[in-house]
Amino acid sequence: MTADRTRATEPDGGIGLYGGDVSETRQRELLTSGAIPVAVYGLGKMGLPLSAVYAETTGAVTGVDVDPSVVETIRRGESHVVGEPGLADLVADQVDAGRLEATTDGPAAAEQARIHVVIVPTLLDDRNDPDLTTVESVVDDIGAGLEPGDLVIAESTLPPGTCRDVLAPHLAATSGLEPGEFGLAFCPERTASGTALRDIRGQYPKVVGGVDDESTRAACVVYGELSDNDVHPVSDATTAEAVKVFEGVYRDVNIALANELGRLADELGISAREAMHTANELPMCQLHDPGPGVGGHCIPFYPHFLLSGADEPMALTRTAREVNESMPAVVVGRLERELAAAEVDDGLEGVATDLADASVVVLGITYRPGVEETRASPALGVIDALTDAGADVAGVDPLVDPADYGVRPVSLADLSAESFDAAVLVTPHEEFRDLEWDALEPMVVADGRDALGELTGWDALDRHESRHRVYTLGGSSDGSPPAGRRESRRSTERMAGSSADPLEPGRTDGGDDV
Ligand SMILES: NC(=O)C1=CN([C@@H]2O[C@H](COP(=O)(O)OP(=O)(O)OC[C@H]3O[C@@H](n4cnc5c(N)ncnc54)[C@H](O)[C@@H]3O)[C@@H](O)[C@H]2O)C=CC1
Ligand SMILES: CC(=O)N[C@@H]1[C@@H](OP(=O)(O)OP(=O)(O)OC[C@H]2O[C@@H](n3ccc(=O)[nH]c3=O)[C@H](O)[C@@H]2O)O[C@H](C(=O)O)[C@@H](O)[C@@H]1O
Repeated sequence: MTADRTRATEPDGGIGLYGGDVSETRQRELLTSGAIPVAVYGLGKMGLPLSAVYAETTGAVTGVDVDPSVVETIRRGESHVVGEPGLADLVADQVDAGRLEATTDGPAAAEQARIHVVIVPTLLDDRNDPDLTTVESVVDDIGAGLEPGDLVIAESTLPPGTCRDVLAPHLAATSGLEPGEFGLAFCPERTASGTALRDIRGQYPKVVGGVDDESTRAACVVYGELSDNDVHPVSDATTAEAVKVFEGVYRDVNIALANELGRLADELGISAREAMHTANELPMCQLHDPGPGVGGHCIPFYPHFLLSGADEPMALTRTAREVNESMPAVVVGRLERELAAAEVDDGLEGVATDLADASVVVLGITYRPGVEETRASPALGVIDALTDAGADVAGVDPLVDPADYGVRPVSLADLSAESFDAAVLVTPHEEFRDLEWDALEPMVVADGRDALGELTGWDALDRHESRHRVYTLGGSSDGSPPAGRRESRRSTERMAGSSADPLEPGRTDGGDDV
């Protein structure tokens, strides 16, 4: 870190942190006293919490969003982001105190600000190449208002090399400034929906990487005030961009490994989840959780930030993507097999034996419980596979309207009024705890997340003795293999009249799978 460099004067109209001749100590004082206006571009699930913490720290934040309804909501001191503890109150306080305001006018905000923070979506185009048009449009707005000494901070996840090769030239071209007159750093969002304020305030070290050393230093000043955790400067912006993308690729590859091992549960007749959780007792083993797929616009997208441009072969990363993208169809394939077996094995009379004749309800459309985001949600793949198989598909989700995703919406309350042949539990929203499973007509339940036990309080025996035929992808963490109903040890012992202890969680009853 550069030692305190004595800087004699403070230019009028607020200072820029980049370069100049104000001491770092004084820069911190000015930053936290509202003397350095900040603009945050993108007020979504990440941008709104981020702008609120910036406001809490600096007292002078203008949030920019292209969605007028988002801006109007924030101007009222309200939050449009659900499921973020503390966010609604923080937004209300900061807006009420005049420390946070919102606008749709990006160029005007850029004129005023001396720190510009970019947190708009970085998506993929239809060829799975990174789509940076949104980021570039914001950077052009910023460039038009950029002044010498300004600092631009990119928090949107970017393909490595983007700050150096795309954003810096854009900023120079639109501002007329030379490199070295303004700062640009990549400071990735290590933030997950549901814990955004905690994460932004310092759950993890904050990575900072500038296009030059002065950019890195200036960004360290900012995050030294914003975060309670360490600030970790890395060699340059490209290294920081790679840190973020590597984190995401690590997750995607490891989720794919968990899915591949989870699929073995059926033929091995075990709970692969139990085996993986047990393997994770070793510190060097961190197997993830199998599931019906990988959603959100982060983990499924980030591998493509490398795959689309790397000259090096990246077979493992590519294959992992293919494994995860195959999971919705795997779940539907397992459901098809369970339907065929339901009547013979479990006497579930009246249940369709073929998907083409089945009515199926998809539980959970968003990609994660409590998060209003459906991009790349596994539920979309499940819906497609069910529809392609000819099933009549309904959907339940407390945060989004299933009709927007091509399925008939059903409310939780109305579920028991219908008779479904099957249910696929994709995303276990908290609201599903209220689901009265015993009030539903007997059906096949495909539990993609091993969530039924948590949602219902059922143990392995309750689940296997329920009126439904339950299939748990990858088996259950309580040790039950994936499929069907088995003679439970407890019921066998009941018949034998013994009073042996009920099956301890996590141990199988050794019964024969059907
Ligand atoms: N969602 C997550 O868990 C995380 C996301 N990120 C990064 O943050 C980015 C944003 O994520 P979210 O906040 O979840 O996205 P989001 O979709 O919830 O919000 C994006 C916001 O940006 C606004 N927007 C779009 N174009 C704009 C423009 N030209 N100018 C100003 N605002 C514009 C949209 O109206 C929307 O309100 C992601 O693409 C990713 O790169 C990083 C860490 C976590
Ligand atoms: C490295 C990492 O875990 N990054 C986090 C991640 O948040 P995000 O909610 O997008 O991802 P997630 O919670 O891992 O879930 C992604 C998807 O993967 C699924 N999933 C997740 C973990 C697992 O073991 N098995 C599995 O199937 C989830 O159900 C979900 O559909 O991506 C965020 C991001 O980078 O945008 C990041 O800030 C978060 O800290």
